[in-house]
Amino acid sequence: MTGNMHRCAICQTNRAQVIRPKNGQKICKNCFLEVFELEVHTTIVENNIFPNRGERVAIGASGGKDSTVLAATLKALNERYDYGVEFVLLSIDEGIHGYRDDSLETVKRNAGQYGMDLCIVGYDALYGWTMDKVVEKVGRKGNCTYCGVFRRQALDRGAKRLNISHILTGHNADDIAETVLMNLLRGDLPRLGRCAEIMTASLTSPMRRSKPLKYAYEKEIVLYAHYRELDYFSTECVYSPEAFRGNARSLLKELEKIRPSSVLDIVRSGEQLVHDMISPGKLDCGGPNDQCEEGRGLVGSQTLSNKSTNSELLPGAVLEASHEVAHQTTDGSRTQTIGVCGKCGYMSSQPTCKACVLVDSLNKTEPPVEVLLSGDRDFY
Ligand SMILES: Nc1ncnc2c1ncn2[C@@H]1O[C@H](COP(=O)(O)OP(=O)(O)OP(=O)(O)O)[C@@H](O)[C@H]1O
Repeated sequence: MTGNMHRCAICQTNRAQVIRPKNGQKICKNCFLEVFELEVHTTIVENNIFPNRGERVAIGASGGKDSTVLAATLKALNERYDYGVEFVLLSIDEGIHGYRDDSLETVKRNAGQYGMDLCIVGYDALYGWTMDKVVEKVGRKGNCTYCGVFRRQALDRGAKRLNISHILTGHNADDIAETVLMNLLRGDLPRLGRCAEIMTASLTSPMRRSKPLKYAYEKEIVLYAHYRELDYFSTECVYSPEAFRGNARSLLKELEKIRPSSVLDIVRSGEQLVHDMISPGKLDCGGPNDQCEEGRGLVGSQTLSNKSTNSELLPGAVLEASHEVAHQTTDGSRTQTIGVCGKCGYMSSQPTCKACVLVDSLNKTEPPVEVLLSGDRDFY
């Protein structure tokens, strides 16, 4: 052991306290905090996340570690580098007793701590259903799909109410690597493409969505929150997470143990795969209910094929409605038309939006039937 073995690799002065998973660098607490923030700033600048000064931008705030670190970091960076934007916390109350009600209390405190306005939008008011009631009705299997579809639209609607067209979420490198793996394992390249993107736009949503923590390791986010003594809520959702995501997560954790850089390597692989795939006609969107509009924002014109990759317990109407989206063109490819949902009036590529189809099924007395649909909570 040499004399400076435990010195910080950056300042060469303080004792090293942190080993960075991305490169094995040993650094001190102060340098860690500095470099963590600087890397988020670099992500923001390189991807031009805030192109318009004076804009109001929503932070999807769940009270959890990721979105709390996102809000804290953005507040610091906005002051330090003068992005000239105003952040508003936007929280969705899914109506999960013993989980979201408690985490919303944290978000309320965060609003005061960061001097940001807070808007809370509830599933109950929007859809007439809380997740507690949904789970009572459909059980635990597939409930994440309802929650994902509802949350995505709820965030859009909340932002619209605030006259905001850009939503930031706290998805981190582990979340994205997990999703890349999951989509890779189920052969879903269009979703793989979308999940690896830092910014997405969609034909069925007027919102831009960005993930400024895309390159931040979950471990470092937790450490940042700890060192900064951030006030966040750390309980997992009381309803079981998607089983397949759990498998992808375990696989990622195993890989990370062997090679800590795996997390970012997988994120980069996802990006590279998409980059290589992007040429007109090359990226085939999945079939029934593929959230293809997300992909279209990515690659412009795409074709729709009818393959589907994931099975969830959902109403048949979802499947039927999705078929109406695609119109055959002369070259055999399919195109999408965008209108508004006949029920709620929100933008939709189908006569009835996914959220309304799900609400309709919940309001009916018969239980949902099994159909093919890729249930995803990834894209809110
Ligand atoms: N109820 C909610 N209200 C507002 N935004 C949300 C909500 N749930 C999730 N999000 C947004 O989506 C991101 C990813 O959510 P996910 O469910 O994967 O939670 P997570 O990885 O535990 O993040 P967090 O630690 O912020 O809860 C969050 O960081 C947040 O920006």
